Amino acid sequence: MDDAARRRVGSIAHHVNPNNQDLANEGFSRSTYASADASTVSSYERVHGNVSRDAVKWTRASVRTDASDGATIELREVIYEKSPEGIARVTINRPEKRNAFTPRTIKEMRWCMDDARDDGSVGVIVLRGMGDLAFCSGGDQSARGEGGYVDAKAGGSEHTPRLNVLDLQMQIRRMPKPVIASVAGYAVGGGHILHMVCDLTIAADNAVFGQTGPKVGSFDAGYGSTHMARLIGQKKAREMWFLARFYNAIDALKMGLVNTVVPLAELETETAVWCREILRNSPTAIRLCKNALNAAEDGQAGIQDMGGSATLLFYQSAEGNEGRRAFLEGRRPDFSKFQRFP
Ligand SMILES: CC(C)(COP(=O)(O)OP(=O)(O)OC[C@H]1O[C@@H](n2cnc3c(N)ncnc32)[C@H](O)[C@@H]1OP(=O)(O)O)[C@@H](O)C(=O)NCCC(=O)NCCSC(=O)CCC(=O)c1ccccc1C(=O)O
Repeated sequence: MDDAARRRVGSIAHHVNPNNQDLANEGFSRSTYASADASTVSSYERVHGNVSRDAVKWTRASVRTDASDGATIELREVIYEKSPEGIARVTINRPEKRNAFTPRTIKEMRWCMDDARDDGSVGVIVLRGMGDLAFCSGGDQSARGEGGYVDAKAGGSEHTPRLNVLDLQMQIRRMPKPVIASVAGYAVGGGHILHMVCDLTIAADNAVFGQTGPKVGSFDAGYGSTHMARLIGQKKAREMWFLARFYNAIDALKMGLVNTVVPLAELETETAVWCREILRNSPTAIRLCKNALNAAEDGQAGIQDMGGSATLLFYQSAEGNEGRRAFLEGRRPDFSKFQRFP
């Protein structure tokens, strides 16, 4: 492809980054909408291409308690933001600890995720770490007591050792909207698992991935092992856990751990572009696809989640509402006008 053609494709196929020859040479550039012949523009490109690369307009968001006073909860270890275009962003804000999480961090992330789930204006959620050095370095080892993670600063139940990150994993997994991990620097230990349970991972070229558990006396025998094996295969998953090595971004891309790799300076923009593309698409189609992809791994729990989405759709149908109205009107429902599918 000559330079002119590369520029043409680059304007539409934004995953091609001509500035990063290393990535291009690896053959991992993506050209989502590009025609095979760069000189022609398909109708698909014309209609769906040209996604804005403008900076996202973020506003700090707050989370409220369920209590009737609706008081705002103080976020100490997480930053929560929203954009008018429908993106919510959760940032682990402990850069001095390479964004290691405490029980409090996880609690705050869960509050934000809950809010993002319930906010109908939010269509996609970004998870990231503050700064360029780390997405997340897993559980804060200084908050790990003899029996598990505790929050020494808090009282009451916070003294009970726990692994509440498992609840966050499930929350991301069952989130009816896509969650994108935007990874700069280290995504290791429990931080590596967090990016794996996200639906998509966009990695900066300085990203480093790995499981450290076997070196610090920890492991995740749940999604951290089984979902990993689905992503990268049994042999590689065993390698990651048994040897506890670190892998760079290109290795991670080759392994299928991440969706794309971009220069660090492009990470925020590229993440915004992926969000915008998702936001253009049918939220129901995306939700059901996520349900189905999860259900294939999650057994009955996955079917339960997908079943919930199906029921929600059914509630919006005339047939579903005939049942509701008939009950409220004290009459026998008349389902005769609804087609019986063959
Ligand atoms: C991430 C490093 C490789 C970065 O190295 P480097 O850039 O050289 O920085 P450092 O100087 O090491 O770190 C700077 C500063 O941060 C502190 N720090 C870093 N990570 C942690 C951490 N995880 N806990 C506490 N503190 C941390 C570090 O001490 C420095 O502090 P100073 O005061 O400035 O000295 C490197 O930092 C590193 O290897 N970090 C540790 C990675 C790790 O082992 N993480 C824990 C893995 S186990 C885990 O995450 C438990 C949870 C879990 O895995 C799990 C278990 C069961 C079910 C589910 C899960 C789950 O999903 O999480």
